[in-house]
Amino acid sequence: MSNEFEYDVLYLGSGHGTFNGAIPLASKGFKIGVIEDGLIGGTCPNRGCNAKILLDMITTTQHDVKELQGSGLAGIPEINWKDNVEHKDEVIQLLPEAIGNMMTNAGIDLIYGKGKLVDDHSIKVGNKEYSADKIVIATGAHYRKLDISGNELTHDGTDFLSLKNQPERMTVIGSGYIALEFANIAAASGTKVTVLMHHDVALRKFYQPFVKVVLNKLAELDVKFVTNVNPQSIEKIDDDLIVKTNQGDFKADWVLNATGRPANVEGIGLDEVGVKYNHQGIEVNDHLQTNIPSIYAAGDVLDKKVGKLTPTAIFESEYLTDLFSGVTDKSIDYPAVPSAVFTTPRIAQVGISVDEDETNSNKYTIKDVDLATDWFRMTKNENEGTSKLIYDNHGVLVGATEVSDQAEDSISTILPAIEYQLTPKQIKHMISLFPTIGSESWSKL
Ligand SMILES: Cc1cc2nc3c(=O)[nH]c(=O)nc-3n(C[C@H](O)[C@H](O)[C@H](O)COP(=O)(O)OP(=O)(O)OC[C@H]3O[C@@H](n4cnc5c(N)ncnc54)[C@H](O)[C@@H]3O)c2cc1C
Ligand SMILES: NC(=O)c1ccc[n+]([C@@H]2O[C@H](COP(=O)([O-])OP(=O)(O)OC[C@H]3O[C@@H](n4cnc5c(N)ncnc54)[C@H](O)[C@@H]3O)[C@@H](O)[C@H]2O)c1
Repeated sequence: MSNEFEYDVLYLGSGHGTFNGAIPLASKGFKIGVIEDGLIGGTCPNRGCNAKILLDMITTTQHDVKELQGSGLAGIPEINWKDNVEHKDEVIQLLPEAIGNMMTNAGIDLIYGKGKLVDDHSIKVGNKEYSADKIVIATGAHYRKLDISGNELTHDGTDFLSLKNQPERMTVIGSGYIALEFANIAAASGTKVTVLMHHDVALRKFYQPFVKVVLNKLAELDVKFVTNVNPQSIEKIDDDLIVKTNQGDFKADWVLNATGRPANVEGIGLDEVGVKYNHQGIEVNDHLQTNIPSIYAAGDVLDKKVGKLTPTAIFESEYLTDLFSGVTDKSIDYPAVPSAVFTTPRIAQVGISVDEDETNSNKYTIKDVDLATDWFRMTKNENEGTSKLIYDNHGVLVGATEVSDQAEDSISTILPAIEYQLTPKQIKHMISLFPTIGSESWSKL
């Protein structure tokens, strides 16, 4: 389409922020190049969501079997760490090639190597420069390094997901998504886990009484939580890794640093070309356009208010496809973005939070739902769980949060009611599949 440039659109990075939009754009006849210096598909398939949920599936299956002891099942299966990791590898190792094939079949050129912006329309990879009418930066994020001596003795989430030998004792630094999800997998597998919390709050963005439920369940798996910890250094003495902190020393044979994932803004030529960014990521307008008109950004590398999650990266990538192909010229309009913490039990939430309700108490009404009495959950002996449904003054559902073993599916089911502001009459005018968790969740609205 462009005669002036080699490509219509060049993407830097090949994760969900790229391929979900690049493939349909190429199918429309746009000439696309995708530059990648790691595994095709980026974080989510290879070392994020997909990899994590595979390991988690074994722990949740074991949990379900435990709950059903004496109700038709006898004997608790043991988790074999090595087999679990190998099974995960078998499933996910197919993904880079599969995603790469989807791109090349759509006519996309895959360019392997580390790319760096040269000017408003070009990226250099090795000695070669590629030019494009538009550039999309979708370089994702990386694990934060701790600025303390001995940091090199710690491991990150990617290491955890590929760890072949189960640690006997693991210290986790941080108490966000990755810290708690991985603490859950390790503790369910029999590792003694200590979580060092920076403050006295875990999973800050989630409803704290529900977070307490999760922490208590983790404590039942013998996970120890230590609050207000400042790691000061890490030392190796014989077989012990010792995290020295303001609260004393913590010994383990493996240390997971799960202290966040800053955006990949360094070393990609942003300063040289003058693209604005800050410590949260690349700054864009409501069309995902940077201050340089030909350069856009999508995914985790963005400074954005919505969660840095796979579905938001996909949404942004697909929005850019519509923008570039003239389907829309409107601003990006995010729907309600759900998020879940994949511990046992899960916490999931979407829309207006309970905290927002508490600061605007005359605006919303909260309905508490005790899920322990929900008959469908009794099929799995799930005897704990609560959800909070938040309604506005017109009786329209505007938010929900749930802690339960099936919270992610429950919240997923009710998304349309929130996004499309369904009235109670419209909600009633819906027939769900029965018996399913979806029908149970819908019936509570
Ligand atoms: C352990 C873990 C678990 C997660 N679990 C979930 C979950 O359950 N649900 C969820 O919604 N989200 C989850 N996430 C977040 C999700 O993975 C990300 O939001 C998503 O992958 C972001 O996609 P992206 O395309 O923006 O970035 P990435 O997928 O990170 O892609 C960026 C790509 O750019 C490449 N790159 C970077 N710099 C260059 C360069 N200079 N030249 C060439 N290539 C470059 C990188 O190699 C990478 O492949 C998880 C993340 C992690 C780490
Ligand atoms: N289920 C999911 O959707 C899911 C799962 C994993 C990751 N993710 C994505 O990946 C991102 C990164 O996850 P994460 O768990 O690394 O980040 P996070 O922001 O959720 O948690 C970071 C944790 O590190 C702590 N911390 C920060 N600096 C510290 C320091 N110097 N010392 C000790 N502790 C410190 C914070 O207090 C917090 O508890 C998430 O924000 C999310 O976007 C999503």
